Amino acid sequence: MNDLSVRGLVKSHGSDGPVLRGLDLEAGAGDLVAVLGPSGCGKTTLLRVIAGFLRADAGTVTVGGRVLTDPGTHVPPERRAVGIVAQEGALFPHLDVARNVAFGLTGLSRAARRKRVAEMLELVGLADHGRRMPHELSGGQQQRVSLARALAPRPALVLLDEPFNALDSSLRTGLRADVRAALRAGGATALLVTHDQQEALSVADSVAVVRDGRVVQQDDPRRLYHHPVDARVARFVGDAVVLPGAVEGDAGGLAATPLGAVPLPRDGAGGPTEAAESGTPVTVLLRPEQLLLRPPGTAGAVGGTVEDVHFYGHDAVVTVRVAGLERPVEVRHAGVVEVRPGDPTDLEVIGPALLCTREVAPTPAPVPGAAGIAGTVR
Ligand SMILES: Nc1ncnc2c1ncn2[C@@H]1O[C@H](COP(=O)(O)OP(=O)(O)OP(=O)(O)O)[C@@H](O)[C@H]1O
Repeated sequence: MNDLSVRGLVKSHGSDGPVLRGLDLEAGAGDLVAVLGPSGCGKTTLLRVIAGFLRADAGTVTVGGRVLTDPGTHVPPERRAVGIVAQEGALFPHLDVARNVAFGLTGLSRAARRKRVAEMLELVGLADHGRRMPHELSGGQQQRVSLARALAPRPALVLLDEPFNALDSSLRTGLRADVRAALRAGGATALLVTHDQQEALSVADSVAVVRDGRVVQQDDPRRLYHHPVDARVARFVGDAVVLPGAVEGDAGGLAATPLGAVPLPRDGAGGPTEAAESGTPVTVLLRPEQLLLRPPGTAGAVGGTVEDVHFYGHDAVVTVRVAGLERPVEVRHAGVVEVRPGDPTDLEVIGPALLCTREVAPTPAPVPGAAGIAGTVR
């Protein structure tokens, strides 16, 4: 079983402070785990330590129970059984596709090597491209070949470093799904580094959010989106509506907000509020899709005025001004939008708050040039 376990990893570059500061991460055998974090947070450093190109200052890396890195061990990269797919494929330009894929296949007969190359090219949908040279392939095809090359020697672990970065967005979506399918079929455990939250949420079995050299939350995509551990994670993995509120009632299950009473998360992520006295000021976070437009006068909804409508085809974002909120709130509306700027509308909150914190959030500054999204933090 090729499960990956990273424990307490520390790594500095030169005399600067550590980039990785006690990072823990787990990937079950055969899982695809996305490592998500902003630029410069240490994602590539993590991959390079796991691949063995960098020595850790402290911590352990094990794959399938085999120690690759610990205080007394540094298995060299070529003996780690780790496959790598780099940002731009990094194919050998002077070798054709079949030879690129065959590159790491040592110790096999010629016939066995040819068979494995054919299997891998079939797996990535390029069965008849073996004789092409890398420069004769599109960017997406080059990434497929790179994946085939990484999977060919049956690695225990595949590391993918922002492999879709250089591709345009329509190609990325299709390729992501294909890469995920190929990884599943290949059975390897995989780590995918990305700073694209949609990519992480859509392809991974679990997502590890890296901040300040540590994993601050690792969860399956739905749990991460709906139960982030704190407001920064909430905002990093999606849009959030931020509302001022006050705990309502002594049981602490509701917060009074300008959008009405919002049920609060009870435990774990979101923070228990049972101990908070009625009236305690809090900040409540919701996802924009928890707000629904309702006809004026709807029972249980609050009234507002449409400020702007941004149409995106598959949905529209409607900004609504509500009494008691300094800035309009953003509502993501699927289907036909019938309201126009200036129309009265009601708003209803669906489901419990994503998070409730006792910090009173500063009102976010308006983003220059971004029409009408104030009150919502991206
Ligand atoms: N070889 C190096 N020598 C010195 N500093 C380095 C080296 N490699 C990376 N760093 C620094 O370590 C920090 C983390 O870099 P890293 O490339 O791991 O981040 P990242 O999360 O992968 O970023 P990006 O998403 O932009 O690729 C950065 O501040 C970077 O400048």
